[in-house]
Amino acid sequence: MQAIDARNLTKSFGDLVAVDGISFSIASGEIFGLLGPNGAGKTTTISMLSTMQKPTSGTATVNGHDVVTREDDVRKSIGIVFQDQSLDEELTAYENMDFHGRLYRIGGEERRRRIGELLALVGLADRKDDLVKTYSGGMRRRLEIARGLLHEPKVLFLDEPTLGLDPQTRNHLWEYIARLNNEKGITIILTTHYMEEADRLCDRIAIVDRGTIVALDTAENLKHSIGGDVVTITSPDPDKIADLLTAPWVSGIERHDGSVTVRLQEADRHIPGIVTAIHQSGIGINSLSVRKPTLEDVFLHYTGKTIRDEEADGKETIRMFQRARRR
Ligand SMILES: Nc1ncnc2c1ncn2[C@@H]1O[C@H](COP(=O)(O)OP(=O)(O)OP(=O)(O)O)[C@@H](O)[C@H]1O
Repeated sequence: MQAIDARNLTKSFGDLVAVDGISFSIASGEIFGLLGPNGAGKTTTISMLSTMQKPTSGTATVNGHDVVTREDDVRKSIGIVFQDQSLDEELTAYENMDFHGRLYRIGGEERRRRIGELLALVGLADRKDDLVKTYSGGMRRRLEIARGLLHEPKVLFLDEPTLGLDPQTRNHLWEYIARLNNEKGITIILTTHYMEEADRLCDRIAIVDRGTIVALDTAENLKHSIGGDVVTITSPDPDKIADLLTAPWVSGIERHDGSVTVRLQEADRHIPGIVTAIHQSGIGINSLSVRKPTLEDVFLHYTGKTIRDEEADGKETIRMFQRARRR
């Protein structure tokens, strides 16, 4: 069964089309990533799927329930961890979980059992009686994920689950997310700016830009789709180099400020010829590197832009500032 099926899902805010007729399906048990820069429409997409916002047009079902006409059924079958933290800092982890369990009317014995199991799953069992205000960022995020699973949802939405966490904590959290997908078979749909996160965690990735899905496949296939190796040449005159490389084995060329990126099959075979041709034309080369394509290259290929991790970190700084002002 499909866990999620979206057809021409669209959301406009006045003149701005935040999500522009996107369609995709997610199979039960998949980890599915929406990867894109700030403002691409990722959060709006999962807000519609999780019934927090109504689509302007189009349809979607989650666990077989329509997100507009069967809102309550959708809500009962999903867990949500959105970007803004919603834990009570003055309560312990256990108390936060317990409060949430009562809201969902989960009976006493069962509630205690689930809380124990989930806190163990996210590695917080031994800190369950500590106040949340003593927790690190990574621990809070793990607690939020555990809380989102308390009512045993089939689908879990994670909006930027590792935003602003340091690389080590991020790695740790990926392990927990992968584990709960493995052990509990939960379908996970997450949004991210982080290429590595999408690459490491997701079975399939939808690359989102300006409200549309520009590419959707496994990380492997996406990288393969742009063809061969990536050769980056930095030079005082990258435009001239790009004009020079017209051979049929060049599958793509992108010009950037100060460099040119060339995609080609079997780079090892062609590089000597490329270097000779550039030298014979009297063009200087500052550096030349060869590597396999990354998701960054895929994104650049489909959108003409780069996503940088700093974008995400910059956003987290703004959020922290906003949170501090609210207190
Ligand atoms: N409630 C709203 N009212 C008006 N515009 C909105 C609203 N919510 C989102 N937008 C706009 O819709 C576009 C998509 O926003 P969205 O938050 O979905 O993007 P995103 O890919 O999740 O980016 P981010 O990671 O920054 O949240 C942006 O231009 C944003 O400013």
